[in-house]
Amino acid sequence: MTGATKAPRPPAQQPRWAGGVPLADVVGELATRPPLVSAESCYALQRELSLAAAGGAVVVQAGDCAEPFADADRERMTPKVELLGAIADVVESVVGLPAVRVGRFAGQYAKPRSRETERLPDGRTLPVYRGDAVNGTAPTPEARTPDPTRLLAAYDHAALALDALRLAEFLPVFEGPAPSLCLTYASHEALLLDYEDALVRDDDRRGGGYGSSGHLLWIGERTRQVDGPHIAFAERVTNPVGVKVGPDASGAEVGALITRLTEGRPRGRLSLIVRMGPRIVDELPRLLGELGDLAARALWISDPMHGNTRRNHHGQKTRLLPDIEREIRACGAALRAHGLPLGGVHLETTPEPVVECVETEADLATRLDRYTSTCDPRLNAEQALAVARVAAEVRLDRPPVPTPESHRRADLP
Ligand SMILES: O=C[C@H](O)[C@H](O)COP(=O)(O)O
Ligand SMILES: C=C(OP(=O)(O)O)C(=O)O
Ligand SMILES: [Mn+2]
Repeated sequence: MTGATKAPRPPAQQPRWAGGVPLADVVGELATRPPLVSAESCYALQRELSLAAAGGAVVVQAGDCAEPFADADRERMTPKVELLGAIADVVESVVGLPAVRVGRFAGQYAKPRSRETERLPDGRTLPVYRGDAVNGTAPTPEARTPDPTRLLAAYDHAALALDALRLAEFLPVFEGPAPSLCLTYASHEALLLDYEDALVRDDDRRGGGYGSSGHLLWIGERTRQVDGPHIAFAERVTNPVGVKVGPDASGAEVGALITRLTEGRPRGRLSLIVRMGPRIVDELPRLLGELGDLAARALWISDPMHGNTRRNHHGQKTRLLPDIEREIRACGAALRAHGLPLGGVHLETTPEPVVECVETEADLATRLDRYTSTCDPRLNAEQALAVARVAAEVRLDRPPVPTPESHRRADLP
């Protein structure tokens, strides 16, 4: 039969919720809650991103892979914001342009995963950890069961984290005039659509609705299907949005994303966050060539983390600093060849003195014992500042320095 309507694609990466309280009750409760961030502050970020898209600022987005609920207090949030600020300061001082400061925090509580289950060393198989908004990290069937009441806890913890930052005056005030550059904004992956949809609120300034769970919301590599509900969500809201772009993204797909997400919107509305790994050398020039002039409608940001994850000899997820640096350089070179600047950098970082990412191939033999991430390996402060310096040099179009050591040494704040 011709003309049959295509069934809408079901959302990818959603938990199989269980537990005593029905999801619908939780969603109903979330719908009554006040917005976590104001439309005005999302608009303030949009203006900063418009400046970045026009070449007048550089985006710095950084924070945990999986943010723990337990971090939602002032004591733990302040060092995260300070590290983001230190990364931004490096970029500003090297590039000579303001940095747009966007944290992966105050809501980065949900994780897409490669597998549904995890096999433990003792042979048991459990549902995989999907972020504190879904289940717990403890290796028990109870903790790993996706519990919809965690969505309410996610809201509460995001509110606490935002409050902690607001008290420290890092974020725009909730109401009032749009502030100028050098404030800090909150971002997370808009993965759990029941949560995100329930928090859409009226945008009185621009009409329509905005996602009130964070200032910038991004769609991940595993959920960015052009005809999928995550992209439909991103299209619907007035916030600035991001979309991750992996090495298999086709020009047709990304072109359709750009058109859908930028039509009638201000410059800087869409950040394409490139995370291609070693294949970037071939695939980003290919993609930009396929996109042609359309590419200039997005802000292009390098995420040198997610295409470069590997396991060390002990099975721990890690990343090598030289791989990360190489990806930023390759990203900058491909963009430059297409007449576009590197618009910013997207990193997984922590102010904690961990070692989760390493310097050399030889380090893959070592078991990492200063490792607290519950998902992906993060850069510690020293590593993050060194990577920021590389991104800044790339933005300035500086050639690689000959001795890697000399640019890995960055002063701590
Ligand atoms: O950012 C997160 C991870 O890259 C993503 O959750 C996939 O991780 P996994 O392959 O361990 O599931
Ligand atoms: C899951 C993530 O990234 P990606 O969607 O690019 O794999 C992430 O940013 O933590
Ligand atoms: Mn991650």
